[in-house]
Amino acid sequence: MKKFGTAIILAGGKSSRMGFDKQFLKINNKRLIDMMIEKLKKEFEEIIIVTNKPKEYRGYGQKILTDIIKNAGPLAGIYTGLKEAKFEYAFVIACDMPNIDIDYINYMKEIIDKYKVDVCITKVNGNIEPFHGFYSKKITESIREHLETEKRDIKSLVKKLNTYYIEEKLVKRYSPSLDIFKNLNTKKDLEHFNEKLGGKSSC
Ligand SMILES: Nc1nc2c(ncn2[C@@H]2O[C@H](COP(=O)(O)OP(=O)(O)OP(=O)(O)O)[C@@H](O)[C@H]2O)c(=O)[nH]1
Repeated sequence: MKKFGTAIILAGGKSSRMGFDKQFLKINNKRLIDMMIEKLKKEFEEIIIVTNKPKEYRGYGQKILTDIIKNAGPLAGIYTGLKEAKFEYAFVIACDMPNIDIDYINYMKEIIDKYKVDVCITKVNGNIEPFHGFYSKKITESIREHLETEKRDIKSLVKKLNTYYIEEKLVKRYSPSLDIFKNLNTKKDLEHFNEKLGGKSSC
């Protein structure tokens, strides 16, 4: 099957709720981000990691970037990734999301191919899930302008763009418990994740 274009992994956050840098989180002694790369590599032509610790990725075969606009949150990571992406669309995911569902990514990609929108994301309970979505390279400048207005949230940006919102009932066909949007923000999140998988996490 034909591979998708670019996947961007955001790994430049503060991890203040977790208390240690989430991009180095290990599950059963293996870095979660490495497991994500392995999975995404099979499906995407290009993987970009936008990180605040580029030295830690020495020797990686992926494109390793740092934020062009500093201290501006995840949207700035998307900005840098899109700017350097080789392909027209990029799938964006956070470095702390262990449940990647390729079938759902495929479904999103079909929407992109059909409607050629700027952004394709899911709405759950009225809220958007920005770190499991597709973004067009075309919106790079819109992101920069949005960040200049001091507004850094993705929600108000995508409202201004041609955005396709996938409904909750549709994503539930792929991920009934909506696990694909689960990210590990706190030590409690880790505990729950470990209990579920019988795994062991460490930093
Ligand atoms: N490149 C880049 N990624 C970011 C930035 N801020 C957050 N992220 C990433 O965006 C995703 C979601 O971030 P959050 O978990 O909400 O924020 P965080 O700063 O990592 O964690 P908290 O300090 O606990 O809020 C994670 O993958 C982060 O690594 C940033 O300024 N630049």
